[in-house]
Amino acid sequence: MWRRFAHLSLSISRTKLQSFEPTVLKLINTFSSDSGSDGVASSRKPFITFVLGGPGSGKGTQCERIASTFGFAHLSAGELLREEMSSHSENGELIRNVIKEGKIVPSAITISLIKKAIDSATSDKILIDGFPRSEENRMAFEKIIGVEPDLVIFFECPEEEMVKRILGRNQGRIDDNMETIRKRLKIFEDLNMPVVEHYSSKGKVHKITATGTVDEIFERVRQVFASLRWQVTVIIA
Ligand SMILES: Nc1ncnc2c1ncn2[C@@H]1O[C@H](COP(=O)(O)OP(=O)(O)OP(=O)(O)O)[C@@H](O)[C@H]1O
Ligand SMILES: O=c1ccn([C@@H]2O[C@H](COP(=O)(O)O)[C@@H](O)[C@H]2O)c(=O)[nH]1
Ligand SMILES: [Mg+2]
Repeated sequence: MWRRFAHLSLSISRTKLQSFEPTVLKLINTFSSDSGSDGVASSRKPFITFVLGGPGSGKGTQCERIASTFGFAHLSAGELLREEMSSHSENGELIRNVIKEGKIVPSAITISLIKKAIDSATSDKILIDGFPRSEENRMAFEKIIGVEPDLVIFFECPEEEMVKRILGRNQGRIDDNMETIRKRLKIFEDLNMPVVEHYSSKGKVHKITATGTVDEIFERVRQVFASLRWQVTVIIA
């Protein structure tokens, strides 16, 4: 599918391209620059979306809806780390301590788990939920994986709502307690937000108001992804 898309996107005139919205233009450029000399994409290149937001803002909940509606593979960095922690691997104890403290696991560990998950994903459309958590994470990802995200979704939610949701989650997470939540909120402001600001300055961020019901929020999210899909369909036709 990606090969065909790249080929057809190149056959569209510049004048027509200018009528597409900026995100779609970036999507087209992403695939165009991945083309071989015959204008056909030479390798598999996933469409990567980073899903960011504070703790409890609803990233995981909305990612499940995006994945089932739009055929994305959902990779939660936190979930990959929790699995690694439970597998009693050599990094298990380190990960447990970092999560308990609400801090950030070293980039090399998280990126290696994300890379494995991307390589074994069954879709070329990937949602990376809850990563990068810092500018250092972001730069390490871009260097090691060699790509930037095509799209960034940022869930904006008031602190009191995030706290209420986490305390009501009841999934036995070692970081779902008031002491760790306070630390996670501070890390979010100090280290996660600069990543959102970085990608905002590059025009990649879609900010979603993350209050209201799950359905109401998904309707806002759906519009972002539906507009991408609609444009792609037009290009292929
Ligand atoms: N719109 C909503 N209204 C009320 N509760 C919600 C809403 N969205 C999600 N929740 C609930 O809030 C809790 C946190 O949601 P979720 O796990 O999706 O957040 P998250 O951003 O992935 O959090 P974390 O960063 O801690 O992993 C869950 O129990 C979820 O069911
Ligand atoms: O890229 C990441 C993602 C997560 N962590 C650590 O895990 C917890 C929980 O993550 P959730 O996304 O909220 O499930 C987070 O507070 C960090 O301690 C990480 O280090 N790096
Ligand atoms: Mg989550």
